[in-house]
Amino acid sequence: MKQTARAVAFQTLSRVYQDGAYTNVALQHALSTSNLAPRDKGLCTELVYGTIRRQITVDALLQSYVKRRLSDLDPEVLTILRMSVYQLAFLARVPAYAVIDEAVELAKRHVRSASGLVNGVLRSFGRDDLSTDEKIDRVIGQKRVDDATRLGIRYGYPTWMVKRFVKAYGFDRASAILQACNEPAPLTIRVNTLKTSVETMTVEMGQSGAIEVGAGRLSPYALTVHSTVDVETFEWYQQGYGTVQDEGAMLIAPLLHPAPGEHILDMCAAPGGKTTHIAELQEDRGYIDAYDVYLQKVKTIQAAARRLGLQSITSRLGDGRDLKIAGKVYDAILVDAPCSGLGVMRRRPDIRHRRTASDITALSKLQVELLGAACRVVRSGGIVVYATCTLLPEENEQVVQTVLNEFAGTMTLEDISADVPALLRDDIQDGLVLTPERFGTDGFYMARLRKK
Ligand SMILES: C[S@@+](CC[C@H](N)C(=O)[O-])C[C@H]1O[C@@H](n2cnc3c(N)ncnc32)[C@H](O)[C@@H]1O
Repeated sequence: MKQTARAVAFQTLSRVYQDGAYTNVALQHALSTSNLAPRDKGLCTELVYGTIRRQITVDALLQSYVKRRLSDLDPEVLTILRMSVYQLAFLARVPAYAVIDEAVELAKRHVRSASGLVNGVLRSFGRDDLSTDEKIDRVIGQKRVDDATRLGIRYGYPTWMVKRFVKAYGFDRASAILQACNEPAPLTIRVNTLKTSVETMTVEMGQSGAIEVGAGRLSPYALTVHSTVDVETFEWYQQGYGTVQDEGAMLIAPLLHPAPGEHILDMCAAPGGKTTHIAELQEDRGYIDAYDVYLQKVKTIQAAARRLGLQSITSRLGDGRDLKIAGKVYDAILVDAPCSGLGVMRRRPDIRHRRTASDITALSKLQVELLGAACRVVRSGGIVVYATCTLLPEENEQVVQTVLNEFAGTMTLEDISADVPALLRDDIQDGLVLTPERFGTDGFYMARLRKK
């Protein structure tokens, strides 16, 4: 049977909704085993990510065209409807007849008895002349709900999460951040300055014509890729000339001021994005112990170091809270802590459905323990950088404050304004919070502590 982008998207979404698979993993598997043309792979990715990203909005819209509760529908029918309403509502370039015809075909193939329902619902959705915004306004207007729930329905987030963002940033900024988390994320490369330079890479890529790049806005190591390509298939990538990394993440390793000869501990290191950056900044002439608590993940650090040709990284298995490092003295430690990931929802849209409020509490406890352990083992005068890819103060400023209280008189919070581009200085307050609506980066928090 000929594969289509929609059929592969349907299979992928079914794995996510019915088997609990991670969206990015399920999609990567589906695409790599499909025979879709590159253009169709793009459409399939858009359908899967978009449906997951907009699920809360789509469900609210869909419910007004379906008499039964959505949870009472056959799961495969619900998946077909969600995917199709997403396209009708949010993908203006896709013709409605193509969406409806293929949805009916999918229904016939998977739940024959429901093809009439699918056809009827989608046709009434398509016949409704209102714009998507007007439809959303109508649905929201019919519900007696608070402002956070309205915002959640409009942009596709659970109410508890919206409330946390509103509490942290105020309504307008929270709204801007949540909208930005629905935008596609740019592809950026951190250039391996031990092998080449940003300037050389820019010129060479321009000459090759295969890939269009531009300089980054925030990091001197960044190249923004403007073409739709899989950079990992390029020879220069396989030979270690660069690493795919969000530009915001490139600001973290430099906060350690890594210098050749220093002993550095990267406590939560896999897959090694920041470990390898530290090694590059040390010209590969330092001593980096890169730990992770999962063996499989430790291997990803080794693979990254190997590809980039870095010798100074030793990857190790261990729980950062309890490292067997008696006698070791570290000049600097990076705690890039496990977190809720609410700053990377552009790349991992299912995070909004998977995370719960109680995860935040459990994670902040773990983060305090990890940061506390780092403060214990760093040398006097040494640096501890704490970073996350999330945006809630409970996992960021409050973790740092708790640890500063615990180590009162020993650890101090440093001003990092001299370490970040002038553009970002206004975003510093008890550390730097980078939010996606400001400069198009993922969301990050970073702070530097120093031991007296
Ligand atoms: C945010 S990720 C690190 C990303 C990495 N620094 C990079 O830039 O590529 C957090 C990592 O912490 C690891 N981790 C979770 N709990 C840990 C613990 N108790 N000790 C050490 N690592 C832990 C996770 O497996 C995960 O790989």
